[in-house]
Amino acid sequence: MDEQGVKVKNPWHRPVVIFLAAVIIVGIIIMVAISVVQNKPLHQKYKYGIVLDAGSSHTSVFIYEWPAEKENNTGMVRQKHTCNVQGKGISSYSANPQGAGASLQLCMEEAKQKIPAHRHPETPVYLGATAGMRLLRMENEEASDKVLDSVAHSLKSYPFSYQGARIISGQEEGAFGWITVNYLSKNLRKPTGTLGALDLGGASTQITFVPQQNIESYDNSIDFRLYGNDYHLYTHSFLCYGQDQALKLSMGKKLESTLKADETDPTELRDPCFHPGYNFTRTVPNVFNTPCMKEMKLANETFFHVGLGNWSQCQQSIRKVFNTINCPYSRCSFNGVFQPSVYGDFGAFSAFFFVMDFLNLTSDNLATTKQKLAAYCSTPWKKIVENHPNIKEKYLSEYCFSATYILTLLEDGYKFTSNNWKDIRFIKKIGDSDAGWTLGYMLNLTNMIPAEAPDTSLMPYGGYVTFMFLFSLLILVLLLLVYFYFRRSTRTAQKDII
Ligand SMILES: O=P(O)(O)OP(=O)(O)OP(=O)(O)OC[C@H]1O[C@@H](n2cnc3c(O)ncnc32)[C@H](O)[C@@H]1O
Ligand SMILES: [Ca+2]
Repeated sequence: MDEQGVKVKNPWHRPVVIFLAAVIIVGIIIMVAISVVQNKPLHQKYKYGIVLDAGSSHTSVFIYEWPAEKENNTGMVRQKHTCNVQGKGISSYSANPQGAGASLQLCMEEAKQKIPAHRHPETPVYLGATAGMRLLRMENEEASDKVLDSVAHSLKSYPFSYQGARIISGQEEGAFGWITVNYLSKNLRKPTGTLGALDLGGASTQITFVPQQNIESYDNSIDFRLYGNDYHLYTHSFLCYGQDQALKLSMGKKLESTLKADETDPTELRDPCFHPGYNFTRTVPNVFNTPCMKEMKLANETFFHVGLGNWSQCQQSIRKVFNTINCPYSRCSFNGVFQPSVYGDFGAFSAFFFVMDFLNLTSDNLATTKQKLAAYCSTPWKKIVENHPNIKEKYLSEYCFSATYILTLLEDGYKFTSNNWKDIRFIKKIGDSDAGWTLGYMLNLTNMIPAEAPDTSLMPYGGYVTFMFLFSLLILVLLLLVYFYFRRSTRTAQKDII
């Protein structure tokens, strides 16, 4: 047959092949475009921030890190490192302010090591001081200014971007604690409820939550707009009701009542909140060296602090530090402070966690918690020390008092009941990060929580993977189809030739 007479059809010229080829090319372009948008940038760059929590009992340095491109997304900031400053809190340096700044050196040197050097100049560093410094300012403003100057001077000597050292207010402390726990729990962009925050420090305690009732006092109300949602928060900080100050208040009241009963100076303070067999010599000024109480002058400078180990008597004595008589609102917690009914789940951190975790009381109901605590408080001091040789004696001796104080504060003070006791979660960390006010403080000061919801990536990661997989499968099928079609056409053409 004459070859010229046969028209060999080029299969690439068939409309169906052209169509399939076009689909494949468009598909590849879409896949490349999506992976570029989804994975931008390919190399994660991290940014850092440092917050110093200058608490009444001690100072901690927190280093946070977050991917530079995703700083406005909830839950992206995580705690990279913490360092506990040696010694007591900065308010204890009132007689030696230089010591306050010097105390930060080791932890700040550590921060220099932990953060890549090229990021140092852009890394903000903030210091927030809480109740210990609020009390010092009340007692001696000049001394508190000197301590703040000293820590500011010290922080400025590091290569970071110094952003200030100040005493934060109780409202800020409560509100930023709430932001931290809800940011870390990724509650802020979801329609689900939020987590209330309970913080028990050494010198103050905070309660913050979204209430169902109206907030009757202006001072206790805070409004936020975060990621496009409005939050109307109740918050209160009780100065002098952290566990160290509450112990002083309670001992001061007992010394007063012993004095009244005996009409002679007490040489012995019989305390139901300490274990039987506990006997410690204390000085009177050591109890009254706080602006939280009126000073009581006693002829004796020292007294014996003797333990009785009686939980119910201990609770009776602690109730005396809460004034529940006067309430100028429809309802109060204590000391005439307005509080709506507690509502929703709560995260209870700092000393709430340290104490309840040590005593294994984080997951019992209220009745069992009381029973276990009563048994613990009546355990002889000698046995307690034998059982826990590695725990600091100061902490060990005070767990019975502290846990009884926690129960009384939560039940009589904040009005939790046996029904909603299970809504309190005693927590230290959420993920890698500590619960506390510092993260919320930094997020706020760096504007990392926008008022309106930021743009998100094109689709969630799971959706992206599924999409790419199915699309690749489709393209493979189309390629096979083209291949077989091409082969069949060629064979037909060859047969035609033969
Ligand atoms: O918030 P403020 O009131 O300024 O105080 P703070 O920030 O220094 O308070 P913390 O939460 O660090 O600690 C609260 C209390 O818990 C105590 N504490 C810390 N670690 C503890 C542990 O392991 N066991 C028992 N108590 C602990 C500490 O001495 C304080 O009295
Ligand atoms: Ca604190």
